[in-house]
Amino acid sequence: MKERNPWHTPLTIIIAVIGVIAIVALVTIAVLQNKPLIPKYKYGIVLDAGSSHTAMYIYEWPAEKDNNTGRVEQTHCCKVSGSGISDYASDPKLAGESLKACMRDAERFVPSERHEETPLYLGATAGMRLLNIKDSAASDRVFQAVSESLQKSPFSFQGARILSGQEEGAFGWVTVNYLDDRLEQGLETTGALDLGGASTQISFISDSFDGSESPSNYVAFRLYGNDYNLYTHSFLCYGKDQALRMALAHQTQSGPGSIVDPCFNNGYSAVKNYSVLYESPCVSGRKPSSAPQTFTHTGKGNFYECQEVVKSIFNFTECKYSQCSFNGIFQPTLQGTYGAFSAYYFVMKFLNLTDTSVPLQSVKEALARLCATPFDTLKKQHPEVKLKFLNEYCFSGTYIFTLLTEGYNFTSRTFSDIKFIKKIKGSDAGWTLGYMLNLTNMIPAEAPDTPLLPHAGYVSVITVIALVLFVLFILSLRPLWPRCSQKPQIV
Ligand SMILES: Nc1ccn([C@@H]2O[C@H](COP(=O)(O)OP(=O)(O)OP(=O)(O)O)[C@@H](O)[C@H]2O)c(=O)n1
Ligand SMILES: [Ca+2]
Repeated sequence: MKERNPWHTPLTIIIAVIGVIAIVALVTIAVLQNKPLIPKYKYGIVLDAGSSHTAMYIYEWPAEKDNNTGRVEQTHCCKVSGSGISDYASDPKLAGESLKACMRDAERFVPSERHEETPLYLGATAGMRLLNIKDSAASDRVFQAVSESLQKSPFSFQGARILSGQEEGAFGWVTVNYLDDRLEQGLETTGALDLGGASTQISFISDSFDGSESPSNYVAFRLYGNDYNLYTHSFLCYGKDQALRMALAHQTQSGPGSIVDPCFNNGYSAVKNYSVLYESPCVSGRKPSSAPQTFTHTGKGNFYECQEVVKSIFNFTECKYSQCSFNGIFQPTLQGTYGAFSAYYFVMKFLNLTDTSVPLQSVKEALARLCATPFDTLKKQHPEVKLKFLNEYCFSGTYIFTLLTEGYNFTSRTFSDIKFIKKIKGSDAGWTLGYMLNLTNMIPAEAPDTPLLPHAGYVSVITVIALVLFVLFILSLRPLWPRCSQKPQIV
């Protein structure tokens, strides 16, 4: 007689089927309930209206994760053609017009269902600060024109304004440390060095600095539950274009008519206009009274002499604090590593010196070689580089070298703590990301609550518990189990 399987009773089969269905349902619900939703992004747009040009950055982040760090990324960048908005003082409408092509670009990159809710900011830096000093009515007209143009875009325009030097420095620091995931994790932070066309910023945390010695250089943050006492300073006129003006202005003092400039390569020659040179507030008041209309600017290419010219635009002696960088500005002791971006990067990239830990001596030697190269040879060596930039690399390199060493007091030991960078994880280093994170409250003061378990761990635990419950349930039904049929006895 065939032995009957004791499990093949209708009751146990029903229990097993219900149990399996229950487990499948439980796990499915757990997975669906907790799995990250299909990526749906939100967007923010920032226009960086710099002194030399305007750039538009589009940022995106997962819609349901507004409050997490390292989540906002730059998805697109558009360089506005033409010059910075401060150069449109005499025809402000053109400043507004100039932004249109990039705004159309933004309409393509941000999905249309998100247009209306996407915040759009314009922040202007040192070019507009200078225009505001020179002619505040003209600066207002430029803002009026760009605002009218941006209001016509489908995005949620949040206004156009000048950032203070302090904001520019602090937001650059936030950007660098946010992208490096240093803020949420409470890691040691990186300082930020930004060199623009019209101003330059230095921002870092120094344990010796609590703001008391120089409150105007102090910015306090509480981010993800950590307190930061940031030192920051912006030197107006010490961006590389205005620094060049100051160096030229210094050299015209010795006698108008012509300048033989050690900061330009031998063979370089150009006729320049005095009134154009002196139109900036950085040099106004220094124009020689007997100056002719134009002067001839020729190069003689000598790094060491150039350094002397560059030094003349700094005041290294005046200091009413315990220690200063230059021009009587307090600076605490340098500390930690630094990310140097914008023109620092462009110039060091040209010199092939963006690798980490380049000894200061090698930078000096590279500059001495660059400045001593005849201009014709330099052009042949770099046919791909725009003349506008190529002309100035000897000056720019010498300026950067002097600013970092004599200005900020980097030594041959601490110089290797500087990394020359353009991007971090695909997003440009600069103040724009920090500015947007701040205005959208994307960085919380306190650390966000984190789930007890990661998603995969959560699903596994639920599954195991469900299985255990099921087995226990089956065991608890033991009394209902059919008795084992006795082996037929052969009598
Ligand atoms: N490939 C490039 C691009 C730009 N520059 C120069 O780098 C300087 C700084 O550029 P940027 O950081 O874009 O300055 P802005 O933001 O325009 O100026 P600011 O921040 O002072 O307002 C300018 O002199 C620009 O001509 C350069 O040498 N090489
Ligand atoms: Ca800038």
